[in-house]
Amino acid sequence: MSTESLTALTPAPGQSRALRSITVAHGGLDPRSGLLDYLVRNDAHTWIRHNGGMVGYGETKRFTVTGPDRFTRGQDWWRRELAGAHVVDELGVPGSGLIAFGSFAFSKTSAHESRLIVPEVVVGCTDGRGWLTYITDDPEAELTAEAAETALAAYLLEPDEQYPPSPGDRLAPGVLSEDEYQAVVAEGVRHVHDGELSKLVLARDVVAELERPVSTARVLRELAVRYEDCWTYAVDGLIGSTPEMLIKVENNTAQARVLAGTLDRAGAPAADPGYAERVLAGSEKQLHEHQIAIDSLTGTLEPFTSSMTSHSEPFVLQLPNVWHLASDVTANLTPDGDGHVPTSLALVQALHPTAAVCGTPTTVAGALIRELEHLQRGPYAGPVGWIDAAGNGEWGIALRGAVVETPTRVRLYAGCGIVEGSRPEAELAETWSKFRPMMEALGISR
Ligand SMILES: C=C(O[C@@H]1C=C(C(=O)O)C=C[C@H]1O)C(=O)O
Repeated sequence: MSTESLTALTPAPGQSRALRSITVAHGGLDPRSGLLDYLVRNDAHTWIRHNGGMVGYGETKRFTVTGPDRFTRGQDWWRRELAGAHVVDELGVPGSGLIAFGSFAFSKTSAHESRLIVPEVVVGCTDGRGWLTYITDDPEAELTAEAAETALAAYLLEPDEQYPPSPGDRLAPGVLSEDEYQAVVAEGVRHVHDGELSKLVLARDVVAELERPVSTARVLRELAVRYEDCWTYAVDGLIGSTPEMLIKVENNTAQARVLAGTLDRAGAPAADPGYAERVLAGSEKQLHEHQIAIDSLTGTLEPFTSSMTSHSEPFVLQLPNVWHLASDVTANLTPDGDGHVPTSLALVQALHPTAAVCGTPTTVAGALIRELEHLQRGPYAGPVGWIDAAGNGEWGIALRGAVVETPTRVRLYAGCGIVEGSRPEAELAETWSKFRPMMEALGISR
């Protein structure tokens, strides 16, 4: 079974030159460090989990878009690019062949440009096996293993200097002060209490001001090593390590990891192994918040599926900074009359924004976020990931991350689900626990 035919459209008149690619096996990946050795350039596109995934260099093509139909238009562009493409793929694994890395704005009203970027070179690692893709739109370029290795070598020969944190690096307040954020949360709680909605996610930002240019590659390595159960991402200055999988499509299967319910590990009693289980899984408030998130995801995914499984009870996901209540959902996608299942981007279009990052009902929560938050979320809490020519892909939710605004200014984002009974000071503290992965990777403290 294949994903929805992405090659059904013919190239638009006047369209730029056709994409051509070759994917070959690539030796030399250290089994212990995997792709981490390839994080040497600050502009690398990155998708890493458990040392596997992909690191992309350079840019062969780019598509940018804003507005409510940004996912559909992104997918249409990708379809057109694939229409005239010539692909040699010896691997045939998800992510090999032609691929675009992407990052999408959280909001349909955002001026921030969503983007799909086709890199020139991708080093991949799937189940411990290394591979290499070279993508060009040069009609004359040779599609050989040597050409791919030469293109890769050119990037690796120019690594960026990586600086350790400087003593003068500091964390400055973002758009809202801590007091203002707590006032906003209190306002959100009032709206929930009044019955307008059952859950609202409110976020805030802080700004890392650095003495020397941010060493993105070093930061990503730190994140990938410490947060190996998370998906460490970098697309065009959006960096982070997310624990939440919006949707992953592999052939006819879709998977998601839904989180809601958070407990800070800092200050947790060391000699109490049942603490997280008791506080999170034993809390009506946390279970309620989690159930809202699960219902929203499964309800939206259902029309695309023939069957769906998830555990009846959430599990406690332990990360270095926090514990979360988590649920994994696996679904079999229903093929259309032609035997094609929806692409990963088609499912993103249906699923985003989930209750985990927006609220319930979505439209009420979205309007309140715009009214109360005072923050331009940009790509924060939007989908980040990749799509291949078959429509397979992984789209995480861009959480626990930051935007590199200038070489020395990095904006960090974190938010919390507000429900009836949420306390502003507890939510403020929770944002600090969610900033911690990026703060530690940057080597910056409060
Ligand atoms: C909004 C964020 O996280 C989300 C909110 C959570 C919560 O409120 O418990 C937990 C995980 C995420 O779904 C964030 O990290 O910025």
